[in-house]
Amino acid sequence: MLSRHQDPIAAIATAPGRGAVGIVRVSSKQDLAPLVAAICGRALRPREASYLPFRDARGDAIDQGLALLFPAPHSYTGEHVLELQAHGGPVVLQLLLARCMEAGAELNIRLAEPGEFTQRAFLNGKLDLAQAEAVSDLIDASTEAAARSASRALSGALSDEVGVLRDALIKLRMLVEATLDFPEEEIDFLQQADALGQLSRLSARLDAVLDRTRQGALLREGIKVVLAGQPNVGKSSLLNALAGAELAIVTPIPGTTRDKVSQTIQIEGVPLHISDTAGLRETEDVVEKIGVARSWDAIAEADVVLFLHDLTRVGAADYEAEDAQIRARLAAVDPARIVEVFNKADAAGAPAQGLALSARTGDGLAELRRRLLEQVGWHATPEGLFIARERHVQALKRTREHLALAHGVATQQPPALDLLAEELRLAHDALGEITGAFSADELLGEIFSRFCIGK
Ligand SMILES: Nc1nc2c(c(=O)[nH]1)N(C=O)[C@@H](CNc1ccc(C(=O)N[C@@H](CCC(=O)O)C(=O)O)cc1)CN2
Ligand SMILES: Nc1nc2c(ncn2[C@@H]2O[C@H](COP(=O)(O)OP(=O)(O)OP(=O)(O)O)[C@@H](O)[C@H]2O)c(=O)[nH]1
Ligand SMILES: [Mg+2]
Repeated sequence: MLSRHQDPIAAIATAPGRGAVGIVRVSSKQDLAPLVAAICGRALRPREASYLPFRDARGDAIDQGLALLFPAPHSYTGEHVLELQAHGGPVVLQLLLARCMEAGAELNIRLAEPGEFTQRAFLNGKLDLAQAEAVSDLIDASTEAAARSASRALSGALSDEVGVLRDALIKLRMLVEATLDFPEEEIDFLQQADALGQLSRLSARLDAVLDRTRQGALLREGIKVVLAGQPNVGKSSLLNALAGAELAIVTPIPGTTRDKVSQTIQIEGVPLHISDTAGLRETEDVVEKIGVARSWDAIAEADVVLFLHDLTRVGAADYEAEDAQIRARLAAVDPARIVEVFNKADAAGAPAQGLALSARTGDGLAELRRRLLEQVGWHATPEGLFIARERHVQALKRTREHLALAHGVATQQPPALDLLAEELRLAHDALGEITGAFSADELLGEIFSRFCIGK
């Protein structure tokens, strides 16, 4: 398995299809000079673009392009890297790739797996794991705010924050380990260095990083919002109003929507995955029944459920009875995830409580957007934010749990130093998962396999 990471690899680095320019690249621990000589007909000056024909085995030009050689370790992967920048036709690039494999037959070049160039950069210490993930997040970014914060994470913003925490933790661990080695002085040692104070400050700092990381994860993953409520309350109209497009069919007939209609919009750069669902009611209609069942599935998975009401019918006995039934079933959903919204404010008075709006006129939509962000705890301005993943949030939470346990141990008299040392070690391990200092092989495989080929 390890030896796979020693193989020279090659891939088309640019997106499939036609393009002005396309790049084939090779990364290898072994010298690429013979390969360069065969394809380019001469040696290349390091890190300098040379315009020349790329030749096949018979000496015929496949294309004229720019060749770039990055001798190890000064390359993206930290290995020797050769780039052939050709015209961006799929056939040209396939020919060039095949030519690289052929000319490098001695080296045993193989095709790179998705993410493998970036994985090499990680393995060779060019990027840590959080930065490598940011490469993929940058490529996948769907909003400008997400792209900018991915770029910040790629520059090491998250890694730096984690590094500060790690250094403080190491200092504390050294203190405790030293105390363990000199048991007769134990209490003094910890007290003199204010171990408890250090631990508290570390926890406070961790909480701040955790908060920023949560914001970063929101920016990357977005929020699942489901529009739910009785038929005809205006769910589809609200989806259309939020999306600014006629996506879902709107009619005065209750039971219009059956299939779930989803759309991703953004608010302040945060992606919102909004789903409009079938109106919730008891029905004999076979198709609508399936739609309603799917509505409940969507509700169960949502980060936020917008429970929509029709202000023109609020107070009517039959309408309230239906809402009561829905409410009873929504009791299974965490109340913190439910936002009650009163629609058709243009046609009726304001409700006693809750958020009033009109999908028809757009009144109240700005307030709804604000509430949605507030609901999921978004309070950041995207400036200064770094992109992050749920994986990072979980690792920080585990770090925090071990710090809390350590704090509990440290306040006992006398403190059980070996337990304290162990909790600090576990906290350190959990923190290390973020930058990949302590990451299991499976996790690494999982992370890099989600890249595109050639990255
Ligand atoms: N043509 C091309 N464009 C590209 C890339 C590439 O590989 N090729 N990249 C990648 O996919 C990104 C840039 N990333 C890179 C990162 C490091 C190095 C590099 O040569 N690093 C050396 C030298 C650094 C220096 O001169 O300061 C090093 O780290 O030692 C090159 C590209 C985006 N644009
Ligand atoms: N006056 C007024 N009418 C609205 C408003 N929003 C929706 N309507 C009307 O209410 C009716 C139902 O709207 P829809 O958006 O189809 O309602 P729905 O909740 O998706 O209904 P189902 O798909 O049947 O569950 C339509 O005639 C809309 O024009 C509003 O804000 N004000
Ligand atoms: Mg509808």
